[in-house]
Amino acid sequence: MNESHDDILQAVYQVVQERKAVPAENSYTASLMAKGIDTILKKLGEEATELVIAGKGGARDEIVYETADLFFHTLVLLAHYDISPDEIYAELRRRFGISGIAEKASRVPLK
Ligand SMILES: N=c1c2ncn([C@@H]3O[C@H](COP(=O)(O)OP(=O)(O)OP(=O)(O)O)[C@@H](O)[C@H]3O)c2ncn1[C@@H]1O[C@H](COP(=O)(O)O)[C@@H](O)[C@H]1O
Repeated sequence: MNESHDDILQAVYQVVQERKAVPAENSYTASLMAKGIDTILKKLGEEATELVIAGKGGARDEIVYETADLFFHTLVLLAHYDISPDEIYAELRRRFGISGIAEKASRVPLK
């Protein structure tokens, strides 16, 4: 993966973590995080649905825009649980080159 892609996700994640630690006035992130996990999950579900609708519509600019919204709200979920994007990259790297069928067969059920 191009490292610059990692960097912007990591940079936004750092800002989200800062907003969580020190809520700023007029911060969308701070206000969303202060509402708690149920509101974060509701918003994440809405953003996923908006991407599905954009995907159905097929307009490239809308798909890009909605994917960015979904990525951002996913970072908010990760920050809520203090999960760094590095852990997601590591999981993707672990899977890299393994066929999806073989990877699924090797999965150990999560708790
Ligand atoms: N990347 C984002 C980002 N992407 C999307 N959003 C916000 O996510 C919201 C998306 O919700 P919707 O489109 O559904 O809009 P809405 O209906 O008004 O939202 P709701 O009222 O339903 O919550 C909008 O308010 C967007 O501005 C983001 N808000 C913040 N960031 C990043 O977080 C940083 C800190 O932001 P603040 O904490 O707001 O300063 C920013 O500099 C950015 O880097």
